[in-house]
Amino acid sequence: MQDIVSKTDLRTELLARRAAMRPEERSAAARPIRDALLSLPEVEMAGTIAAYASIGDEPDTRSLLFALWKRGTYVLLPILLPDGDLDWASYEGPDSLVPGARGCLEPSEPPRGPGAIAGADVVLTPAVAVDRTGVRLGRGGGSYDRALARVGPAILTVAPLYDGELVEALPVEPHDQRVRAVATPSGGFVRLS
Ligand SMILES: Nc1nc2c(c(=O)[nH]1)N(C=O)[C@@H](CNc1ccc(C(=O)N[C@@H](CCC(=O)O)C(=O)O)cc1)CN2
Ligand SMILES: Nc1ncnc2c1ncn2[C@@H]1O[C@H](COP(=O)(O)OP(=O)(O)OP(=O)(O)O)[C@@H](O)[C@H]1O
Repeated sequence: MQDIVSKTDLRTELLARRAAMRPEERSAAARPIRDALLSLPEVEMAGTIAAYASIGDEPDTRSLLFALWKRGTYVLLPILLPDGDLDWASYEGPDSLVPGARGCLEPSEPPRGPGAIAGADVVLTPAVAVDRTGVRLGRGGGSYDRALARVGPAILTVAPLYDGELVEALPVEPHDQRVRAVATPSGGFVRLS
């Protein structure tokens, strides 16, 4: 319970920090994150990438999605299901996104089922923070804990973050699924152990 309480507090604090960033600072983060990811061999070689369309104060992923799509990568995006699990459907360009639950932008293509993430060669996950061992703090719905449990051990899982959101240590619970890397504006791509 101690950990759960402190996760909630941490999430609140980190989201407030994002909200307090200057808009220019937020928008300046998107390009270095995008470029670090686009030049990564795993991303260049990937046939399918599971990603997400950023919302609100999250580091912007829209130009990354567009670049991947233009390059011919098959991009899957999440659809939030009523029980908090994630379904997946293909991204077919910026005009193919529609408003979904909780302020999300979701793909309008036919859903392929929650198991579709297992076919991704690289998975990009939203996160509020990640620690040095890959423990990830998300929105608190457990959606990505469920989704990442379906991803094989050799698959690169990466969370785009702002500087300062790769932290020393986060509280960890048994259901928490780690990510294997992060991408930040100043640090670029950082693989975690
Ligand atoms: N961009 C993005 N897509 C995602 C997630 C995410 O964290 N970010 N999810 C991660 O699991 C899933 C959806 N789950 C979500 C759970 C809560 C909220 C949320 O707290 N929304 C705020 C408003 C959003 C904002 O403007 O910042 C809210 O409802 O108050 C959003 C998505 C799948 N898609
Ligand atoms: N496999 C699962 N099936 C059902 N519920 C789960 C599962 N994994 C985690 N949960 C539930 O999700 C809730 C939120 O967990 P947590 O705070 O770790 O979310 P998070 O990792 O921050 O969020 P997210 O994964 O959506 O980004 C917890 O109450 C947990 O019990």
